[in-house]
Amino acid sequence: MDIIQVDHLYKKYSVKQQREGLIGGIKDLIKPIWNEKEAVKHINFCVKKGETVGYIGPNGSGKSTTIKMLTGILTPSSGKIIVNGLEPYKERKKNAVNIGVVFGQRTQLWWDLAIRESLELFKYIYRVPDKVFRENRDKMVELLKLDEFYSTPVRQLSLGQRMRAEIAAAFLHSPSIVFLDEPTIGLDVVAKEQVRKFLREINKEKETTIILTTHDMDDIEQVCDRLLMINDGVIIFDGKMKSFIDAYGNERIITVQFEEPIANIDIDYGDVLSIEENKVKILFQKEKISATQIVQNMSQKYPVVDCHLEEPKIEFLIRQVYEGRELNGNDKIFASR
Ligand SMILES: Nc1ncnc2c1ncn2[C@@H]1O[C@H](COP(=O)(O)OP(=O)(O)OP(=O)(O)O)[C@@H](O)[C@H]1O
Repeated sequence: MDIIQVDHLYKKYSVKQQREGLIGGIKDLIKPIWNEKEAVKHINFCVKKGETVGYIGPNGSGKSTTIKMLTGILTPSSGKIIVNGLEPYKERKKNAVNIGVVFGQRTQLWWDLAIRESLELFKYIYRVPDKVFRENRDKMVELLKLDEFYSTPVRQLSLGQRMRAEIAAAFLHSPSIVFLDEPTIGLDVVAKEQVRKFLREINKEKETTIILTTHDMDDIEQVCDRLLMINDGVIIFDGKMKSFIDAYGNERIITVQFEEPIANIDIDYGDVLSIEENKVKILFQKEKISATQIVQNMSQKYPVVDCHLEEPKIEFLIRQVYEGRELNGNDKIFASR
């Protein structure tokens, strides 16, 4: 069952042009010039109940705009969204009952209240039945390890503690979908792990649909089964996380270090990613050539002193796709569903 349907979704903003100088400023007041900025350009996708979707893209690509439309904060310029059978921007309050939201940069907790009181208030706002509240609260306290600061006012919490409390608040009313925008930003490794583990567990146990926007690729790799990639307002990849990794599974990166600095190198068996003094980094397909052959080949031209072989990290692969690189003969998974 599709819990989210996005159909030809389009959003443009009107942006006031700023003229230069004092006279320009006065003209802006009297007769402003408006320009249009297309943020999301006719995108389509569906999400099934219980899916964990990583919604990623470079800065300014349209992620937050999409999430704001899905949560009902913004109205699309055209196209349609159905979330849990509702059009979020038309039925914002009803939609809010079914969803949870975490915006990493903003708090939805009350600054002077302890987490205990904030959660009680959420119980009241969302009309969470006593039994459900007790069950959910106890689970959050346990999984997110809230007990050590459960009675502390929010303003006295560290960023990692506050973020765990934000997440507890978002999941408290058993929403069917939770949108998380940069939930691990600024957290240390331990806090990040706690958040990721919690998301995995709650998804498994309650089948909560998770839409996760982040620039941290470890979040995506550890939490999400599906990857939805947007660039310049257009979906450029929609598929299983596994298909994405498999499409690149044959690739390796070798760094070869020479005795002397080299200026340039010409090869036809891979892509030169960088040359830094005496080190060259090459991306190659291991089916076509082995690392040993590359080193042998290079050492015929320049004395080699060291080499290092690695698998490309997902972050690297994603950046390559942003930069317009095609998937290895597997471009069908570029098509949006
Ligand atoms: N309120 C607004 N008025 C005008 N333009 C906007 C507004 N909000 C966003 N934009 C523009 O729309 C485009 C998409 O922005 P959006 O915030 O959706 O990107 P994003 O992918 O979430 O970026 P980031 O990763 O930096 O948060 C950008 O070019 C941005 O400048």
